[in-house]
Amino acid sequence: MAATMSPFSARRRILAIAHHLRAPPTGSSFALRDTQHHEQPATTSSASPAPVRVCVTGAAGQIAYTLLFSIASGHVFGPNQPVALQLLDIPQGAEAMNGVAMELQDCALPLLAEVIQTTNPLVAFKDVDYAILLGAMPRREGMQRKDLLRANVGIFKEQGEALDRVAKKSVKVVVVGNPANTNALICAHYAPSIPSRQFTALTRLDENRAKAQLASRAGVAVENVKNVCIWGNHSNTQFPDVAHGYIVASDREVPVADYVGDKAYLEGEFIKTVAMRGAAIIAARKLSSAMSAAKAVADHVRDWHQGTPDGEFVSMAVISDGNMYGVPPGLVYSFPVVIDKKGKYRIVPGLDVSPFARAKLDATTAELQEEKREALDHIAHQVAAVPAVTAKPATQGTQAAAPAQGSSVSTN
Ligand SMILES: NC(=O)C1=CN([C@@H]2O[C@H](COP(=O)(O)OP(=O)(O)OC[C@H]3O[C@@H](n4cnc5c(N)ncnc54)[C@H](O)[C@@H]3O)[C@@H](O)[C@H]2O)C=CC1
Ligand SMILES: O=C([O-])CC(=O)C(=O)O
Repeated sequence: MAATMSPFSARRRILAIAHHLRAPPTGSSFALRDTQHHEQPATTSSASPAPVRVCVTGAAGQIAYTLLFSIASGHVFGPNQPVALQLLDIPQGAEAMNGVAMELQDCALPLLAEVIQTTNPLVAFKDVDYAILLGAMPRREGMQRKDLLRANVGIFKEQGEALDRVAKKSVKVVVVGNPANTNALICAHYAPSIPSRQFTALTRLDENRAKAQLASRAGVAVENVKNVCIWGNHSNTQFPDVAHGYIVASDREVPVADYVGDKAYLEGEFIKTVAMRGAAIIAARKLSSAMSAAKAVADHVRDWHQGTPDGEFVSMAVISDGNMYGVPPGLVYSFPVVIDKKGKYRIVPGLDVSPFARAKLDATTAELQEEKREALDHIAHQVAAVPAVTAKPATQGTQAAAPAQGSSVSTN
């Protein structure tokens, strides 16, 4: 497909080629900072680490619009870590994606080393350290997230296959496109050479919503609400759990239940409000949540990269294999996790599960098992209809042909 380059990006490309920079064989790219070349810009210290390579799919969409700035400005990987962004969208989104890339360039962010934009997953996922999979159809008013399964699951099969072929084997994957847990499971299934524990789904937005509701109810700052977690599916059956949570007040840690002092609220309205918040946003905005979703993705990836604060846990949907909470293996299920400074997570062990919590954990398990069955069944019946990944993987060191200035370039 053809993407029009702006005169500015065309000029950058020509400069890049003049400096013998490596360019991807397909896709449009510009180097904002010459990370491949010996000369360093005046603002760069020679001790600067290599850029972390981050693919964001659905790059022309609403979540990406906020998220990309957050990543490129250092909020996720830290103030000294350069970032190379590899943007993917479908051909219909290519022009808008180009506009987003132009805006990223115009932000003049010192940590943004390079931006590649492409409609080919094999280019987008090449050598990435992180893959943030936003690209999917969002739900509209009146839909459940699982209503998107048939529309979206093929995307995650295709992208799992592409990740398997070209991403680093250490890649960390975050699936956001709904139904996120089951899409992450399918993605992992089709990427057998990458450990399944490296595939996660986003439930941090639900955790952030839960903490914000409690902070508002208790009249405290949101950062003083700790260790509230989400179990299970990113859906109405999720279980926002306060049993292990506490509120920091006057240097004391008070259990959430004691501080709030309203069991009926915590077991009723609170859970319902958090679980239904996505639908409430859609009803009000006529679009699904985007700013808060982007913030949650940034929180998820930051903690996975940099570790969780001592004594605190966060919610991540991860492969359930080997968990100690009676959740069957083979699901992507949200658990409380702690993450060390090297980015290794583990499910928090030894938390009490009350009979009330047990029923909630089991209900959300049943829904995930049903989604898994439906997804695999759908793929089995639709294999012929799902576009296969056929292009050859990008080869390092291959140079793109120099486009004529101001002309169109074939991206793939
Ligand atoms: N897990 C969570 O907490 C949340 C999940 N979501 C989900 O995130 C997804 C994205 O949401 P938005 O950015 O608001 O949607 P959007 O519709 O604004 O953007 C989606 C983008 O993905 C692109 N796209 C579609 N198929 C693609 C493919 N195969 N490869 C690459 N790109 C593709 C579209 O062209 C579009 O640019 C939706 O599925 C939504 O339901 C949204 C909020 C929270
Ligand atoms: O509700 C939706 O469809 C988008 C989403 O996942 C959320 O806001 O939690």
